[in-house]
Amino acid sequence: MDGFTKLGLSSWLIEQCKQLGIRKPSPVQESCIPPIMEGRDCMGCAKTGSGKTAAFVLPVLQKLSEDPFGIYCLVLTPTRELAYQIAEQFRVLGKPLGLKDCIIVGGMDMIAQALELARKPHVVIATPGRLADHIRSSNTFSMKRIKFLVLDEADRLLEQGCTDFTQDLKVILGAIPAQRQTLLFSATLTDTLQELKSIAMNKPFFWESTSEVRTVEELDQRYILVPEKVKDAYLVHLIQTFQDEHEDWSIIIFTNTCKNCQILNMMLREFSFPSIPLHSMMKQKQRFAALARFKSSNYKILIATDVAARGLDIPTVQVVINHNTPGLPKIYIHRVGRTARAGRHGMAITLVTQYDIHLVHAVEEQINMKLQEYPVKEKDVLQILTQVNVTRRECEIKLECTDFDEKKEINKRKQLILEGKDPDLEAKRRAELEKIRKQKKKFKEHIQEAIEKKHDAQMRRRLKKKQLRQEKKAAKAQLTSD
Ligand SMILES: Nc1ncnc2c1ncn2[C@@H]1O[C@H](COP(=O)(O)OP(=O)(O)OP(=O)(O)O)[C@@H](O)[C@H]1O
Repeated sequence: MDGFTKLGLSSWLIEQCKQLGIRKPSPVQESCIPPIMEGRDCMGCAKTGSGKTAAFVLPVLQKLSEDPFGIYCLVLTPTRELAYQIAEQFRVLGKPLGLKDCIIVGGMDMIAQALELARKPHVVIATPGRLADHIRSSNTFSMKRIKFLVLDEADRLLEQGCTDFTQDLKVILGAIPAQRQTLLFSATLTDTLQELKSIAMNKPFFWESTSEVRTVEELDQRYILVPEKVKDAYLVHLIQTFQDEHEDWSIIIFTNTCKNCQILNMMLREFSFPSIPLHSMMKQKQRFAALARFKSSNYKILIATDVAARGLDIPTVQVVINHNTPGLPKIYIHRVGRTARAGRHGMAITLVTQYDIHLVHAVEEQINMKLQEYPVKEKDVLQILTQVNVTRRECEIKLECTDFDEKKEINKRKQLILEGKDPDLEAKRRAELEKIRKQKKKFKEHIQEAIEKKHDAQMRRRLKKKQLRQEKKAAKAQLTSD
Protein backbone atom coordinates (compact mmCIF):
# COMPACT_ATOMS: atom_id res chain seq x y z
CA MET A 1 0.00 0.00 0.00
CA ASP A 2 1.14 3.53 -0.81
CA GLY A 3 2.81 5.37 2.11
CA PHE A 4 0.19 8.10 2.25
CA THR A 5 -2.70 5.65 1.80
CA LYS A 6 -1.48 3.82 4.90
CA LEU A 7 -1.72 7.10 6.79
CA GLY A 8 -5.41 7.32 5.87
CA LEU A 9 -5.31 9.96 3.13
CA SER A 10 -7.71 9.77 0.18
CA SER A 11 -6.49 9.13 -3.34
CA TRP A 12 -7.38 12.66 -4.57
CA LEU A 13 -5.09 14.11 -1.91
CA ILE A 14 -2.29 11.69 -2.72
CA GLU A 15 -2.64 12.71 -6.36
CA GLN A 16 -2.28 16.37 -5.36
CA CYS A 17 0.85 15.52 -3.35
CA LYS A 18 2.41 13.97 -6.44
CA GLN A 19 1.92 17.25 -8.29
CA LEU A 20 4.12 18.90 -5.65
CA GLY A 21 6.75 16.15 -5.93
CA ILE A 22 5.63 14.68 -2.59
CA ARG A 23 5.56 10.92 -3.25
CA LYS A 24 6.38 9.29 0.05
CA PRO A 25 5.78 10.68 3.54
CA SER A 26 8.72 12.22 5.37
CA PRO A 27 9.30 10.99 8.97
CA VAL A 28 7.44 13.93 10.55
CA GLN A 29 4.48 13.30 8.23
CA GLU A 30 4.54 9.54 8.82
CA SER A 31 4.54 10.05 12.59
CA CYS A 32 2.18 13.00 13.02
CA ILE A 33 -0.54 12.46 10.40
CA PRO A 34 -2.09 9.30 11.99
CA PRO A 35 -2.62 10.78 15.49
CA ILE A 36 -4.01 13.98 13.93
CA MET A 37 -6.42 11.87 11.86
CA GLU A 38 -7.47 10.13 15.09
CA GLY A 39 -8.44 13.50 16.53
CA ARG A 40 -5.47 14.06 18.85
CA ASP A 41 -3.63 17.30 19.49
CA CYS A 42 -0.11 17.15 18.13
CA MET A 43 3.27 18.78 18.71
CA GLY A 44 5.80 18.08 15.98
CA CYS A 45 9.44 19.08 16.30
CA ALA A 46 11.42 18.24 13.16
CA LYS A 47 14.40 19.69 11.37
CA THR A 48 14.10 22.58 8.95
CA GLY A 49 12.90 21.64 5.46
CA SER A 50 11.55 18.25 6.58
CA GLY A 51 7.95 18.78 5.45
CA LYS A 52 6.22 20.00 8.61
CA THR A 53 3.78 22.14 6.61
CA ALA A 54 2.32 19.16 4.75
CA ALA A 55 2.25 17.27 8.08
CA PHE A 56 -0.60 19.54 9.17
CA VAL A 57 -2.05 20.65 5.80
CA LEU A 58 -2.76 17.08 4.63
CA PRO A 59 -4.75 15.82 7.64
CA VAL A 60 -6.65 19.12 7.90
CA LEU A 61 -7.66 18.85 4.22
CA GLN A 62 -8.61 15.18 4.63
CA LYS A 63 -10.87 15.97 7.57
CA LEU A 64 -12.25 19.09 5.89
CA SER A 65 -13.23 17.05 2.82
CA GLU A 66 -15.32 14.76 5.06
CA ASP A 67 -17.37 17.64 6.53
CA PRO A 68 -16.62 20.93 4.79
CA PHE A 69 -17.66 24.25 6.36
CA GLY A 70 -16.12 27.64 7.12
CA ILE A 71 -14.26 28.68 9.16
CA TYR A 72 -12.87 25.17 9.70
CA CYS A 73 -9.19 25.76 10.39
CA LEU A 74 -7.11 28.66 11.68
CA VAL A 75 -3.36 28.71 11.06
CA LEU A 76 -1.22 31.23 12.93
CA THR A 77 2.30 32.03 11.86
CA PRO A 78 4.81 34.75 12.88
CA THR A 79 5.54 36.38 9.52
CA ARG A 80 3.46 37.66 6.64
CA GLU A 81 5.56 35.96 3.97
CA LEU A 82 5.14 32.63 5.73
CA ALA A 83 1.37 33.08 5.82
CA TYR A 84 1.32 33.40 2.01
CA GLN A 85 3.56 30.37 1.63
CA ILE A 86 1.33 28.19 3.83
CA ALA A 87 -1.78 29.43 2.01
CA GLU A 88 -0.21 28.34 -1.26
CA GLN A 89 0.25 24.77 0.03
CA PHE A 90 -3.38 24.68 1.18
CA ARG A 91 -4.50 26.05 -2.18
CA VAL A 92 -2.53 23.58 -4.32
CA LEU A 93 -3.26 20.52 -2.22
CA GLY A 94 -6.89 21.49 -1.61
CA LYS A 95 -7.72 22.45 -5.21
CA PRO A 96 -10.04 19.47 -5.92
CA LEU A 97 -12.07 20.50 -2.87
CA GLY A 98 -12.59 24.03 -4.19
CA LEU A 99 -10.86 25.20 -1.04
CA LYS A 100 -11.50 28.79 0.02
CA ASP A 101 -8.64 30.27 2.00
CA CYS A 102 -8.11 33.72 3.41
CA ILE A 103 -4.84 35.41 4.38
CA ILE A 104 -5.00 37.92 7.22
CA VAL A 105 -1.71 39.75 7.70
CA GLY A 106 -0.58 43.25 8.59
CA GLY A 107 0.38 45.78 5.94
CA MET A 108 -2.55 44.82 3.69
CA ASP A 109 -6.00 46.32 3.25
CA MET A 110 -8.10 45.66 6.33
CA ILE A 111 -11.52 46.20 4.74
CA ALA A 112 -10.82 43.72 1.94
CA GLN A 113 -9.71 41.25 4.60
CA ALA A 114 -12.89 41.80 6.65
CA LEU A 115 -15.01 41.11 3.55
CA GLU A 116 -13.10 37.92 2.87
CA LEU A 117 -13.52 36.75 6.46
CA ALA A 118 -17.26 37.37 6.19
CA ARG A 119 -17.38 35.00 3.20
CA LYS A 120 -16.58 32.10 5.56
CA PRO A 121 -13.37 30.71 4.08
CA HIS A 122 -12.52 27.11 4.99
CA VAL A 123 -9.05 28.03 6.17
CA VAL A 124 -7.75 31.30 7.61
CA ILE A 125 -3.99 31.80 7.63
CA ALA A 126 -2.98 34.75 9.76
CA THR A 127 -0.34 36.62 11.67
CA PRO A 128 -1.60 37.13 15.24
CA GLY A 129 -1.55 40.95 15.37
CA ARG A 130 -3.82 41.59 12.40
CA LEU A 131 -6.23 38.75 13.21
CA ALA A 132 -6.57 40.04 16.80
CA ASP A 133 -7.35 43.51 15.34
CA HIS A 134 -10.17 42.00 13.26
CA ILE A 135 -11.57 40.14 16.26
CA ARG A 136 -11.49 43.32 18.35
CA SER A 137 -13.07 45.51 15.70
CA SER A 138 -15.56 43.40 13.79
CA ASN A 139 -18.51 41.09 14.34
CA THR A 140 -18.97 40.04 10.74
CA PHE A 141 -17.27 36.69 11.15
CA SER A 142 -17.16 33.94 13.72
CA MET A 143 -14.50 31.43 14.59
CA LYS A 144 -16.66 29.69 17.16
CA ARG A 145 -16.88 26.46 15.16
CA ILE A 146 -13.27 25.99 14.12
CA LYS A 147 -12.06 22.41 14.37
CA PHE A 148 -8.32 23.00 13.99
CA LEU A 149 -5.94 25.57 15.40
CA VAL A 150 -2.44 25.31 13.94
CA LEU A 151 0.53 27.23 15.34
CA ASP A 152 3.33 27.11 12.80
CA GLU A 153 6.72 28.16 14.21
CA ALA A 154 4.88 27.70 17.50
CA ASP A 155 7.83 28.55 19.75
CA ARG A 156 8.26 31.93 18.04
CA LEU A 157 4.59 32.73 18.52
CA LEU A 158 4.96 32.19 22.24
CA GLU A 159 8.31 33.80 22.96
CA GLN A 160 8.46 37.45 23.90
CA GLY A 161 10.89 38.62 21.24
CA CYS A 162 10.97 42.00 19.55
CA THR A 163 7.44 41.30 18.35
CA ASP A 164 5.48 40.02 21.29
CA PHE A 165 2.41 38.04 20.24
CA THR A 166 1.16 37.05 23.70
CA GLN A 167 -1.61 39.69 24.03
CA ASP A 168 -2.88 38.99 20.51
CA LEU A 169 -2.83 35.24 21.14
CA LYS A 170 -4.98 35.76 24.23
CA VAL A 171 -7.57 37.62 22.14
CA ILE A 172 -7.53 34.89 19.48
CA LEU A 173 -7.74 32.00 21.94
CA GLY A 174 -10.73 33.75 23.52
CA ALA A 175 -12.51 33.81 20.15
CA ILE A 176 -12.15 30.13 19.24
CA PRO A 177 -13.71 27.09 20.91
CA ALA A 178 -11.86 25.23 23.63
CA GLN A 179 -13.08 22.03 21.97
CA ARG A 180 -10.73 21.88 19.01
CA GLN A 181 -7.68 20.07 17.76
CA THR A 182 -4.47 22.01 18.30
CA LEU A 183 -1.41 21.33 16.16
CA LEU A 184 1.96 22.87 17.00
CA PHE A 185 5.01 22.65 14.75
CA SER A 186 8.55 24.02 14.70
CA ALA A 187 12.17 22.97 14.26
CA THR A 188 12.85 24.31 17.78
CA LEU A 189 10.04 23.51 20.17
CA THR A 190 11.89 22.32 23.22
CA ASP A 191 12.44 25.50 25.25
CA THR A 192 8.79 26.55 25.11
CA LEU A 193 7.39 23.09 25.69
CA GLN A 194 5.45 23.89 28.88
CA GLU A 195 3.68 26.96 27.46
CA LEU A 196 2.88 24.99 24.31
CA LYS A 197 1.38 22.15 26.31
CA SER A 198 -1.01 24.59 27.95
CA ILE A 199 -2.31 25.60 24.50
CA ALA A 200 -2.64 22.00 23.29
CA MET A 201 -4.75 20.94 26.23
CA ASN A 202 -5.76 17.39 25.35
CA LYS A 203 -2.61 15.42 26.18
CA PRO A 204 -0.95 16.15 22.84
CA PHE A 205 0.87 13.54 20.85
CA PHE A 206 4.49 14.73 20.90
CA TRP A 207 6.94 13.81 18.16
CA GLU A 208 10.56 14.87 17.87
CA SER A 209 13.08 13.65 15.31
CA THR A 210 15.57 11.45 17.12
CA SER A 211 18.81 12.52 15.45
CA GLU A 212 21.50 13.90 17.77
CA VAL A 213 22.48 16.71 15.43
CA ARG A 214 19.77 19.37 15.17
CA THR A 215 20.60 20.53 11.67
CA VAL A 216 20.27 18.43 8.51
CA GLU A 217 23.08 16.13 7.35
CA GLU A 218 23.11 17.66 3.88
CA LEU A 219 24.16 21.03 5.29
CA ASP A 220 27.87 21.88 5.23
CA GLN A 221 28.36 24.31 8.14
CA ARG A 222 31.36 26.61 8.06
CA TYR A 223 32.75 29.65 9.79
CA ILE A 224 35.35 32.29 8.97
CA LEU A 225 37.09 34.12 11.78
CA VAL A 226 37.32 37.75 10.66
CA PRO A 227 38.25 41.04 12.33
CA GLU A 228 35.16 43.26 12.53
CA LYS A 229 36.58 45.86 10.14
CA VAL A 230 37.30 43.34 7.40
CA LYS A 231 33.94 41.59 7.49
CA ASP A 232 32.45 43.32 4.44
CA ALA A 233 35.53 42.62 2.34
CA TYR A 234 35.16 38.92 3.20
CA LEU A 235 31.51 39.08 2.22
CA VAL A 236 32.25 40.65 -1.15
CA HIS A 237 35.04 38.15 -1.74
CA LEU A 238 32.76 35.19 -0.92
CA ILE A 239 30.02 36.37 -3.25
CA GLN A 240 32.50 37.08 -6.05
CA THR A 241 33.88 33.54 -5.66
CA PHE A 242 30.40 31.97 -5.83
CA GLN A 243 29.54 34.04 -8.87
CA ASP A 244 32.78 33.04 -10.62
CA GLU A 245 32.57 29.35 -9.77
CA HIS A 246 28.86 28.58 -10.20
CA GLU A 247 26.53 28.94 -13.15
CA ASP A 248 23.39 28.69 -11.15
CA TRP A 249 23.67 30.17 -7.70
CA SER A 250 21.49 31.76 -5.09
CA ILE A 251 22.43 33.13 -1.68
CA ILE A 252 20.63 34.47 1.38
CA ILE A 253 22.67 36.83 3.55
CA PHE A 254 21.36 37.41 7.06
CA THR A 255 22.23 40.53 8.98
CA ASN A 256 21.17 41.99 12.31
CA THR A 257 19.36 45.27 11.57
CA CYS A 258 17.14 46.82 8.89
CA LYS A 259 19.70 49.60 8.41
CA ASN A 260 22.55 47.18 7.93
CA CYS A 261 20.41 45.24 5.50
CA GLN A 262 19.81 48.39 3.50
CA ILE A 263 23.48 49.46 3.55
CA LEU A 264 24.78 46.02 2.58
CA ASN A 265 22.34 45.93 -0.31
CA MET A 266 23.46 49.35 -1.54
CA MET A 267 27.08 48.29 -1.20
CA LEU A 268 26.65 45.01 -3.10
CA ARG A 269 24.79 46.86 -5.85
CA GLU A 270 27.79 49.21 -6.16
CA PHE A 271 29.81 46.08 -6.89
CA SER A 272 27.19 45.09 -9.50
CA PHE A 273 25.90 42.09 -7.60
CA PRO A 274 22.23 41.22 -8.21
CA SER A 275 20.98 41.73 -4.66
CA ILE A 276 17.67 42.72 -3.11
CA PRO A 277 16.80 43.52 0.53
CA LEU A 278 14.02 42.16 2.74
CA HIS A 279 13.33 43.70 6.14
CA SER A 280 10.47 44.94 8.25
CA MET A 281 10.96 48.62 7.42
CA MET A 282 9.98 47.98 3.81
CA LYS A 283 6.35 48.39 2.74
CA GLN A 284 4.55 45.04 2.61
CA LYS A 285 4.13 45.21 -1.17
CA GLN A 286 7.88 45.80 -1.58
CA ARG A 287 8.57 42.84 0.73
CA PHE A 288 6.42 40.51 -1.36
CA ALA A 289 7.92 41.83 -4.58
CA ALA A 290 11.48 41.35 -3.27
CA LEU A 291 10.75 37.76 -2.30
CA ALA A 292 9.04 37.02 -5.62
CA ARG A 293 12.00 38.42 -7.57
CA PHE A 294 14.44 36.38 -5.52
CA LYS A 295 12.36 33.22 -5.91
CA SER A 296 12.21 33.64 -9.66
CA SER A 297 16.01 34.12 -9.73
CA ASN A 298 15.79 37.68 -11.10
CA TYR A 299 17.97 38.51 -8.15
CA LYS A 300 20.49 35.95 -6.92
CA ILE A 301 21.12 37.48 -3.49
CA LEU A 302 18.58 38.17 -0.81
CA ILE A 303 19.85 40.31 2.06
CA ALA A 304 17.50 39.86 4.97
CA THR A 305 16.97 40.39 8.65
CA ASP A 306 15.53 37.61 10.77
CA VAL A 307 12.12 38.35 9.28
CA ALA A 308 13.21 35.76 6.68
CA ALA A 309 14.91 33.39 9.12
CA ARG A 310 12.00 31.04 9.67
CA GLY A 311 9.99 28.83 7.41
CA LEU A 312 10.69 30.30 3.97
CA ASP A 313 10.96 27.49 1.46
CA ILE A 314 13.05 28.50 -1.55
CA PRO A 315 14.57 25.31 -2.97
CA THR A 316 17.14 27.13 -5.13
CA VAL A 317 19.05 28.61 -2.18
CA GLN A 318 22.46 26.92 -2.07
CA VAL A 319 24.22 29.12 0.44
CA VAL A 320 23.31 31.02 3.59
CA ILE A 321 25.81 33.60 4.83
CA ASN A 322 25.48 34.93 8.37
CA HIS A 323 26.96 38.42 8.15
CA ASN A 324 26.55 38.55 11.91
CA THR A 325 26.70 35.57 14.27
CA PRO A 326 23.16 35.09 15.59
CA GLY A 327 22.80 35.86 19.30
CA LEU A 328 20.68 32.75 19.88
CA PRO A 329 21.45 29.22 18.64
CA LYS A 330 17.78 28.82 17.80
CA ILE A 331 17.98 31.69 15.32
CA TYR A 332 21.09 30.12 13.80
CA ILE A 333 19.20 26.83 13.30
CA HIS A 334 16.33 28.56 11.48
CA ARG A 335 18.57 30.83 9.39
CA VAL A 336 20.81 28.05 8.08
CA GLY A 337 17.69 25.95 7.49
CA ARG A 338 16.85 28.19 4.50
CA THR A 339 19.20 25.96 2.50
CA ALA A 340 19.67 22.18 2.29
CA ARG A 341 15.90 21.60 2.31
CA ALA A 342 14.01 18.43 1.47
CA GLY A 343 17.16 16.34 0.98
CA ARG A 344 19.09 18.91 -1.11
CA HIS A 345 22.65 19.93 -0.29
CA GLY A 346 23.59 23.38 0.92
CA MET A 347 26.22 25.40 2.73
CA ALA A 348 26.07 27.88 5.61
CA ILE A 349 28.98 30.24 6.28
CA THR A 350 29.05 32.33 9.44
CA LEU A 351 31.32 35.35 9.70
CA VAL A 352 32.65 35.32 13.25
CA THR A 353 34.44 38.29 14.79
CA GLN A 354 36.64 38.24 17.86
CA TYR A 355 33.60 39.27 19.94
CA ASP A 356 31.36 36.42 18.78
CA ILE A 357 33.38 33.32 19.56
CA HIS A 358 31.25 32.49 22.62
CA LEU A 359 28.13 32.66 20.42
CA VAL A 360 29.58 30.10 18.04
CA HIS A 361 30.36 27.81 20.97
CA ALA A 362 26.74 28.14 22.12
CA VAL A 363 25.55 27.25 18.61
CA GLU A 364 27.87 24.23 18.46
CA GLU A 365 26.61 23.02 21.80
CA GLN A 366 22.98 23.30 20.70
CA ILE A 367 23.32 21.70 17.30
CA ASN A 368 25.67 19.04 18.65
CA MET A 369 28.40 19.43 16.09
CA LYS A 370 31.43 21.59 15.37
CA LEU A 371 31.47 24.12 12.55
CA GLN A 372 34.42 23.73 10.18
CA GLU A 373 36.62 26.61 9.12
CA TYR A 374 36.02 27.86 5.58
CA PRO A 375 39.34 28.44 3.81
CA VAL A 376 39.81 31.90 2.30
CA LYS A 377 42.88 33.38 0.62
CA GLU A 378 43.48 36.36 2.88
CA LYS A 379 45.62 38.04 0.25
CA ASP A 380 42.64 38.26 -2.12
CA VAL A 381 40.52 39.83 0.59
CA LEU A 382 43.16 42.40 1.51
CA GLN A 383 43.35 43.47 -2.13
CA ILE A 384 39.74 44.66 -2.09
CA LEU A 385 39.64 45.84 1.54
CA THR A 386 40.07 49.59 0.98
CA GLN A 387 37.67 49.68 -1.93
CA VAL A 388 35.01 47.80 0.03
CA ASN A 389 35.35 49.95 3.14
CA VAL A 390 35.25 53.18 1.16
CA THR A 391 32.16 51.98 -0.72
CA ARG A 392 30.44 51.06 2.53
CA ARG A 393 31.17 54.47 4.00
CA GLU A 394 29.77 56.14 0.87
CA CYS A 395 26.62 54.03 1.15
CA GLU A 396 26.25 54.95 4.81
CA ILE A 397 26.47 58.63 3.91
CA LYS A 398 23.93 58.17 1.09
CA LEU A 399 21.54 56.47 3.49
CA GLU A 400 21.99 59.22 6.06
CA CYS A 401 20.85 61.68 3.40
CA THR A 402 17.57 59.79 3.04
CA ASP A 403 14.92 59.76 5.75
CA PHE A 404 15.66 56.15 6.76
CA ASP A 405 16.23 56.92 10.48
CA GLU A 406 13.25 59.25 10.52
CA LYS A 407 11.09 56.50 9.00
CA LYS A 408 12.33 54.17 11.72
CA GLU A 409 11.20 56.67 14.35
CA ILE A 410 7.79 56.99 12.65
CA ASN A 411 7.45 53.19 12.53
CA LYS A 412 8.26 53.01 16.23
CA ARG A 413 5.54 55.56 16.96
CA LYS A 414 3.07 53.64 14.77
CA GLN A 415 3.88 50.43 16.63
CA LEU A 416 3.25 52.14 19.98
CA ILE A 417 -0.11 53.44 18.73
CA LEU A 418 -1.03 49.93 17.57
CA GLU A 419 -0.13 48.64 21.03
CA GLY A 420 -2.60 51.17 22.43
CA LYS A 421 0.12 53.43 23.84
CA ASP A 422 0.50 57.19 23.42
CA PRO A 423 3.89 57.76 21.70
CA ASP A 424 4.37 61.19 23.33
CA LEU A 425 3.54 59.87 26.80
CA GLU A 426 5.76 56.90 26.08
CA ALA A 427 8.63 59.23 25.06
CA LYS A 428 8.07 61.25 28.24
CA ARG A 429 8.05 58.04 30.30
CA ARG A 430 11.27 56.89 28.66
CA ALA A 431 12.89 60.30 29.25
CA GLU A 432 11.86 60.16 32.91
CA LEU A 433 13.20 56.63 33.25
CA GLU A 434 16.42 57.80 31.64
CA LYS A 435 16.59 60.73 34.09
CA ILE A 436 16.07 58.34 37.03
CA ARG A 437 18.67 56.00 35.60
CA LYS A 438 21.15 58.87 35.29
CA GLN A 439 20.37 60.07 38.83
CA LYS A 440 20.87 56.56 40.16
CA LYS A 441 24.13 56.30 38.25
CA LYS A 442 25.30 59.65 39.63
CA PHE A 443 24.30 58.60 43.16
CA LYS A 444 26.15 55.33 42.76
CA GLU A 445 29.24 57.15 41.49
CA HIS A 446 28.97 59.58 44.41
CA ILE A 447 28.81 56.73 46.94
CA GLN A 448 31.64 54.96 45.18
CA GLU A 449 33.71 58.14 45.32
CA ALA A 450 32.97 58.55 49.05
CA ILE A 451 33.92 54.91 49.69
CA GLU A 452 37.10 55.33 47.71
CA LYS A 453 37.94 58.56 49.57
CA LYS A 454 37.34 56.83 52.90
CA HIS A 455 39.40 53.91 51.74
CA ASP A 456 42.21 56.25 50.63
CA ALA A 457 42.14 58.08 53.97
CA GLN A 458 42.30 54.75 55.84
CA MET A 459 45.18 53.66 53.68
CA ARG A 460 46.97 56.94 54.23
CA ARG A 461 46.44 56.63 58.02
CA ARG A 462 47.70 53.06 57.98
CA LEU A 463 50.72 54.08 55.93
CA LYS A 464 51.46 56.94 58.28
CA LYS A 465 51.19 54.62 61.31
CA LYS A 466 53.44 52.12 59.60
CA GLN A 467 55.91 54.86 58.78
CA LEU A 468 55.85 56.07 62.41
CA ARG A 469 56.35 52.53 63.67
CA GLN A 470 59.29 52.09 61.34
CA GLU A 471 60.77 55.45 62.39
CA LYS A 472 60.38 54.53 66.08
CA LYS A 473 61.99 51.14 65.45
CA ALA A 474 64.86 52.83 63.64
CA ALA A 475 65.31 55.37 66.48
CA LYS A 476 65.30 52.56 69.06
CA ALA A 477 67.83 50.63 67.05
CA GLN A 478 69.97 53.76 66.84
CA LEU A 479 69.78 54.25 70.63
CA THR A 480 70.79 50.68 71.43
CA SER A 481 73.65 50.83 68.98
CA ASP A 482 74.83 54.11 70.57
N1 LIG B 1 7.24 13.91 1.75
C1 LIG B 1 7.92 14.80 1.04
N2 LIG B 1 8.76 14.42 0.07
C2 LIG B 1 9.45 15.33 -0.66
N3 LIG B 1 9.35 16.66 -0.49
C3 LIG B 1 8.53 17.09 0.48
C4 LIG B 1 7.77 16.20 1.29
N4 LIG B 1 7.03 16.93 2.14
C5 LIG B 1 7.30 18.21 1.90
N5 LIG B 1 8.18 18.32 0.89
C6 LIG B 1 8.78 19.56 0.34
O1 LIG B 1 9.85 19.93 1.22
C7 LIG B 1 10.00 21.33 1.25
C8 LIG B 1 10.11 21.80 2.70
O2 LIG B 1 8.92 21.58 3.38
P1 LIG B 1 8.38 22.56 4.51
O3 LIG B 1 8.48 23.97 4.04
O4 LIG B 1 7.08 22.06 4.96
O5 LIG B 1 9.51 22.35 5.63
P2 LIG B 1 9.46 22.67 7.17
O6 LIG B 1 9.74 21.41 7.88
O7 LIG B 1 8.19 23.37 7.50
O8 LIG B 1 10.72 23.63 7.32
P3 LIG B 1 10.96 24.90 8.27
O9 LIG B 1 11.27 24.37 9.63
O10 LIG B 1 12.13 25.58 7.66
O11 LIG B 1 9.71 25.71 8.24
C9 LIG B 1 8.80 21.91 0.53
O12 LIG B 1 9.23 22.37 -0.73
C10 LIG B 1 7.84 20.76 0.38
O13 LIG B 1 7.07 20.83 -0.79
